[in-house]
Amino acid sequence: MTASAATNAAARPVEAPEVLLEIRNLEKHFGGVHAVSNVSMDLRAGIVTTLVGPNGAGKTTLFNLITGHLVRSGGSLRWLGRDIAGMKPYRIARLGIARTFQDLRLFNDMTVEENILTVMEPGALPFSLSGPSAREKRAKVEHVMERTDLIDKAHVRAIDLAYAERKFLSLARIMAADARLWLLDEPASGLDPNSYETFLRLLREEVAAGVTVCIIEHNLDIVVGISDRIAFLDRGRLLADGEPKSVLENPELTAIYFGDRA
Ligand SMILES: Nc1ncnc2c1ncn2[C@@H]1O[C@H](COP(=O)(O)OP(=O)(O)OP(=O)(O)O)[C@@H](O)[C@H]1O
Repeated sequence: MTASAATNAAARPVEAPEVLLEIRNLEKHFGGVHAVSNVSMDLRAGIVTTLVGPNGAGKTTLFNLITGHLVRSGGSLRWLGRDIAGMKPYRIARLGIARTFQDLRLFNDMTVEENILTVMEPGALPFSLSGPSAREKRAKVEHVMERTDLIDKAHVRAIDLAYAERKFLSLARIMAADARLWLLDEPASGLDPNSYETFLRLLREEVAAGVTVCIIEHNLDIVVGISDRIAFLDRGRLLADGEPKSVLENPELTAIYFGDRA
């Protein structure tokens, strides 16, 4: 590189990553309760955003609006520039937005392998590793089981797994879905330290490979460990959206978080 090219490169402003999901003036009312109130924010490629806020702040409702499990009362949701408000959850999932639930929602009587296959061939019964694309499917299921340390449990039913293994199975399912945006509801809660380290490593590798993540999390130690950015919600309103340090060190927000508001 010439000296002038180097100077030009240094002078060029750093471009913000691409906006995957654009949320504007989003509203959800349940009768008189404004569960989500005039929320506007962007989820950008490769960024880990954590939704933080006290109980009832609207975090789960926001996830449900993004995934189409709830219909908005107002505002807009655009995925890669396309309006997705009002779309059915399965269509939104096919566009590349996948989600885990706090209660995991696994198929308890299916094996690990079968649970992963269900996201790869939605609606197809029985779930099987046969058929024309069998080799590819098998390779992908095995890859995902290896990444989540579940390869030795391939034929174990979900209900017979330990708690941390069930959490990793919910991640394995999201990985197999090839989604670009992962919405994770308390993915690390209840994990022992070793499992937590495995989870963090997996998350960082996936983000480095291009996945974008939005997490609901209550444990502030976990929030600090995983967030690039924090969105702080309270009573449906977005009170802050920025660098973890600036949000977590804001005394007004911490007072709200710890139920100590004036
Ligand atoms: N289906 C519903 N019907 C009526 N009210 C609801 C419904 N879902 C949520 N709410 C209300 O909306 C508000 C936001 O709830 P939400 O579950 O989104 O909060 P949250 O931040 O996820 O809370 P938590 O951290 O306790 O899970 C609360 O007042 C809640 O009672």
